[in-house]
Order: sequence, then structure tokens, then C-alpha cells
Amino acid sequence: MPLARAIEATRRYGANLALDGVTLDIPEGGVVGMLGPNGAGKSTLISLLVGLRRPTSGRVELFGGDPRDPACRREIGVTPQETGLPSTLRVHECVAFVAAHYADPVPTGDLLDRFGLADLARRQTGGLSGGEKRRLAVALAFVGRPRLVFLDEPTTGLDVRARRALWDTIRDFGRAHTVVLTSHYLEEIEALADRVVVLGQGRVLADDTVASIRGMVGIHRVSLTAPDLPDLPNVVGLERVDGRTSLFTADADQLVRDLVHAGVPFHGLQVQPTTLEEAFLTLTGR
Ligand SMILES: Nc1ncnc2c1ncn2[C@@H]1O[C@H](COP(=O)(O)OP(=O)(O)OP(=O)(O)O)[C@@H](O)[C@H]1O
Repeated sequence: MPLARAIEATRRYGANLALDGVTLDIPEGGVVGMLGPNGAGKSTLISLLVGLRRPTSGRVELFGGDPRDPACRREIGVTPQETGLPSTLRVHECVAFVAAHYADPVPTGDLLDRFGLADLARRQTGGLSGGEKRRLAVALAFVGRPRLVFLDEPTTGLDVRARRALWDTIRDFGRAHTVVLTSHYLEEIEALADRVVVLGQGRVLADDTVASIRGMVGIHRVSLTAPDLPDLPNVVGLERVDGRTSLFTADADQLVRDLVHAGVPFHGLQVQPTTLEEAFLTLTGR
């Protein structure tokens, strides 16, 4: 049985369709990265899986039950995108407060050590830097030894060093837990995840290994102005906007050679890497 699943899950906010028929299984073990641009539906999907919201249609399950049933949520840990920490509590008090809700929590000292927070144990959370607060917020998701952890953009706002340090810790915990994390950054997903689910406009655009997603996003946009184009090999997508044509290809060099070879009288040639979203929209033909 998967730890969590969504079956044709749709979520609307008024007229806005935030999730559009998402089907997804989260089996036990490993780190699943959910990648997608702003507004793709990542946080909405997490909010359904952790029982904060209901799907408008379709189903979600957590440990085989309804995520809105508190008994099903006992074994999850969650760090939302934004967290408010009580500003006058000290770091160790914050951890102890969360730990008090669990029968067998990770000892506070151990947790603070593993998240590099030991030196800050006696500091009030109101005096922590943004990065330190984020680290504490992520640490709190692991206090209760959850089987399944959801981290919504765990390293947003961290500098490069702090981000890498938190990656190490998450990777370390990922060996003993199942972790679902969202990110805008392919680099972050590559560093942490075994499997990548790409969301765009509320739909699952790809669900594959990191390596194969990496291959898919090596797509370039070759844009030009030309009267007519012959059939060209290696073109996976084509778009015409305001008299300019964009060709999507995995081998931009060869495409340019083919254009010259075919004698196409083009001008204003530009070659750009596509954004993740463009690459996936092209590959999925949407
Ligand atoms: N409470 C809400 N009321 C109305 N619309 C919402 C609400 N929450 C999310 N949305 C809309 O649903 C869509 C998906 O939002 P969601 O926050 O799930 O995306 P996301 O992938 O997590 O984005 P980000 O990376 O910016 O956090 C967006 O169009 C957003 O504006």
C-alpha cells in the first residue's frame, strides 16, 4: 500500500482550477521531489495529502485512509511554505513543545545536533535569522519520527551554504523516512530526490527518475523570423507568435545547420535554453 495517494484529484478555488485530475502514488522509502513553477499546484496537492483541504473531486488517501481523519495523520511530519514560530520561545523549548505531542520523539539534543541548531538551543526564535528559522521549521517536521514527511520549499530564503547544509540533513533523514518535497529548483531536486514529479498548471506533466527528467529539460528554443519552413528533423515542438517562429529541439546546433543547409532565409536567430515549464509544455504537447 502506498503511504499516500491521489486519484484523479481536482481542486478548484472558485473559478480557478488549481489541480486538474492528479493521480500519484507515494510508496514507502526515498525522496520524491515535486517540481513546478509558481502556481503549478504543488502546495495545493500537499494540502490535500495532509488533510488541510478536501479535493473538489477525486480522492486522496493517507496510509490507506482519509487524510482528514486525525488518526491517519499521526505518522506524518509537515513543514509548510510559511511557518510562524512563537517568538519568545527558545529553540529547545519549541522542539520540546512539539515533542510533547509524541510517544517516542527524537531527543531534543539529537535533533538540534543533526540540524546544526545546537549552538542556538537557548536563543529565542524571534531572534533567529531567516535561514535559522527555516532550519528549525524543517527540523520540527522530524521530531515525531514520522513515516512520511512533507516539506514545502524547505530551502527557500537560504543562502547557498545554508541550503547545502540543509540538503545534507534532509538527505540523511531521507534514508530512514519517506520525504516529499516541493521546489522551484531543478538543482535542489537533483541533490535530494530519487523521483521527480513535475507539475504544471495543475497537472502531472512528468513522473520519472531524476536522470530522465534531466534529459527531457535539455530542450532549447530556436526562434527566428522566416517566411516558410521546410520539415526539419529533431524538432519536438513549434510555436508561432507575432510573426516569429520558435522551434524546440534537443540539438540546437544541428537544427541551425539544417536551417542553413535547407537555404531558409531566416533572420533574427536566437537560441535559448527553455525553462522547465516550457520544456514540459512542449514535450507534453499542451
Ligand atoms: N486559498 C486560495 N484561494 C484562491 N486561489 C488559490 C488559493 N491557494 C492557491 N490558489 C491558486 O491555486 C493555484 C495553485 O497554487 P499553489 O499554491 O498550489 O501552487 P504552487 O505550485 O505551490 O505555487 P508556488 O510555487 O508559488 O508556491 C494558483 O493559481 C493559486 O493562485
